[in-house]
Amino acid sequence: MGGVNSDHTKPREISLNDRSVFNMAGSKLVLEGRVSIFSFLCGLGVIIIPFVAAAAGHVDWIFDYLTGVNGKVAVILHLTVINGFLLLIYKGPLYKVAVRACFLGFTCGCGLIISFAETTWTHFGWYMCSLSFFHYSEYLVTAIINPRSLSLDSFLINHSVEYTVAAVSSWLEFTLEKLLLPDLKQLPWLSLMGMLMVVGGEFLRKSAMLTAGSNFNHIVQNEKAQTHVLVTSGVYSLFRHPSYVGWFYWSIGTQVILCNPVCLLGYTLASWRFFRERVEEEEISLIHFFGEDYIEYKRKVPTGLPFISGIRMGS
Ligand SMILES: C[S@@+](CC[C@H](N)C(=O)[O-])C[C@H]1O[C@@H](n2cnc3c(N)ncnc32)[C@H](O)[C@@H]1O
Repeated sequence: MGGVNSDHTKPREISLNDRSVFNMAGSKLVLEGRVSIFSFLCGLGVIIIPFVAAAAGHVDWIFDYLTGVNGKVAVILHLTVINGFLLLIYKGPLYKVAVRACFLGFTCGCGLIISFAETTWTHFGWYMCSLSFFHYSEYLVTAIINPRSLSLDSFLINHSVEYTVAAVSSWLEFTLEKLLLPDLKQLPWLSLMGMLMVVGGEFLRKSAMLTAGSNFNHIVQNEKAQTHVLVTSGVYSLFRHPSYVGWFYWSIGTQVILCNPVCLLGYTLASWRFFRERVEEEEISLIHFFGEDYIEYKRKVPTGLPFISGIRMGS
């Protein structure tokens, strides 16, 4: 579900001059982007543990290693050592980027291990991979398309209380129903459908970000930057708000994966309401920025969100 980051007035943690040193002619990924990739991979490295255990002859099926005590200790040790290492090589703001990216990589790695283990938590493993990949890739793609707007908020991890409440509610619902109604959590065809929604939603959102480039900003802009141009090509020729369409189906898909009926309904209603308001708010600015060009675009192209038509002209 979406949310608005409102702390873009915070002091910048790394100056634009620092960034330009590493991003000359815009040809290179900014330093924070590169640090995030390295740290994400360090966290993801947790998937090596079961292979090492198997090579040492400790388990029959490698991914079952983590269900035992030794496996859990090895995973905690991995996280501790990697974090100590990142703390040694990165200081201040860069460490803040590194520790977040590492945690997301670690969650993704644990999700992969759970997905392949012989356990009834398989679909929760899929969910962990989907969630961590989404948040990490938001940061990485922002670093690529619009490094000037890059900040710790670009991970979108804690952008609103509602978002955190929604995430925790879905974990609680999954656990509770798994205990009380275990059969409800074993519907592979439904979880597979959810996974398809997540992959499709993620693909659409990232396609939109890459198409819009520096015109895309996690914070809805109220003042037009000189370089801001109206984007109407690629996925923007299909939908006026492709990144919101992607995020909408992605968030619903996460609850379909988990077979969470209550959160599925809650997420659908809350996301729909959120995007309806967000689209209207954004279109007021877009009409202000681009005038007749946007009105014409609005006439031809739908929002892409079900039963949301955007700002009404004359209202
Ligand atoms: C989070 S992005 C979302 C973009 C779009 N609503 C979508 O779903 O793909 C918000 C920023 O994108 C800008 N924006 C939205 N649609 C745009 C378009 N067609 N061309 C250029 N900028 C756009 C808005 O001005 C806003 O600052």
